[in-house]
Amino acid sequence: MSSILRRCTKLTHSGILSMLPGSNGRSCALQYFASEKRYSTSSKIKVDLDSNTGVAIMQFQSPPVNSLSLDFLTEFAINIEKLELDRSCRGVIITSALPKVFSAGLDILEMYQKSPEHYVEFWKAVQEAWFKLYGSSKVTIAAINGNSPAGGCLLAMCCDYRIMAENPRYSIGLNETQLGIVAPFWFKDTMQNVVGHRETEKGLQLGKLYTAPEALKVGLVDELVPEEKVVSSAAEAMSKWLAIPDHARQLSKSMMRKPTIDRLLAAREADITNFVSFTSKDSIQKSLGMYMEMLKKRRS
Ligand SMILES: CCCCCCC/C=C/C(=O)SCCNC(=O)CCNC(=O)[C@H](O)C(C)(C)COP(=O)(O)OP(=O)(O)OC[C@H]1O[C@@H](n2cnc3c(N)ncnc32)[C@H](O)[C@@H]1OP(=O)(O)O
Repeated sequence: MSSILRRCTKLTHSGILSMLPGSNGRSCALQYFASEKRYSTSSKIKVDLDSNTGVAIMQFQSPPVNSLSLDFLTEFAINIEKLELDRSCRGVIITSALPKVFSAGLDILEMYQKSPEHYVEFWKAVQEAWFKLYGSSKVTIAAINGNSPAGGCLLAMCCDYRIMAENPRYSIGLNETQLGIVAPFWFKDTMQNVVGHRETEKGLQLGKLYTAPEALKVGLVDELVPEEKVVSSAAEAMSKWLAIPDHARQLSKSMMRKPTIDRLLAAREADITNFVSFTSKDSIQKSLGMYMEMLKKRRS
């Protein structure tokens, strides 16, 4: 991955690979693009795989806030699966192409005033995205360049390593209780595996959105770096992870994560039933409606 850095590239918010000042900028850019393979041309997620380094960069580009809609989650799971099956890919960096937001979490509109059949389909897509990312054998690094509440935090927590922009205005956490809803047990398990029991207990009950410095302090993220360096720092971290032989690292990862994955596998259907009955309650629908209203008011 240091070769990525040597190629003097950086990612800007527009999602365009642009040049850092270098002695030979033009040939530098050409070299980079020569080894890049476009994976996805879809509207919501862009994936580029560098065949020299084996590192894919996945950028969320679904305005206004990269919310995790059914379509987004489906596309996400397909992309992760495709990379999983690609032996030339060893690592994935996940980031956002939008300013100020990594992901706003699950798309609330998918859980609001829809049919039970829709809730089933949506929740299956949420589970599937989690299975694919949490169970990925690749090195996964989240380059968190903006706010990352709830489902956004879940995606970041599924990665092996998290680097966040040091901007104290950005926050991350499982804030579900603030919406009057409850994070399912596997969201909780994922957080617990990252920050431990006590912090998860506090974070979940309070629906706490940790500012970037707070997130670093409790270990919810591993590093804070200046915003413009989030992706290049992720590339640097990736080189360390890729220095370890894949088979040994992959078995270690699987050993750590398998019990958590097995837990949801065993309760998959019950979890869907639970989600549908919970979401369909009038009181929950009311809470979600009020929360959406609050978001709109805050904007105006
Ligand atoms: C019911 C059973 C539940 C079982 C468990 C379910 C587990 C749930 C997990 C979740 O992920 S729930 C979603 C939680 N997400 C949030 O609380 C984030 C809410 N959004 C924000 O805080 C902010 O939008 C932001 C991410 C900090 C970005 O702020 P910014 O000022 O840049 O943008 P806004 O003006 O607030 O938003 C723009 C636009 O987008 C809409 N929107 C924001 N978040 C969502 C969302 N998660 N889903 C759908 N839509 C969202 C927001 O309403 C604005 O819409 P318009 O006003 O432009 O129509």
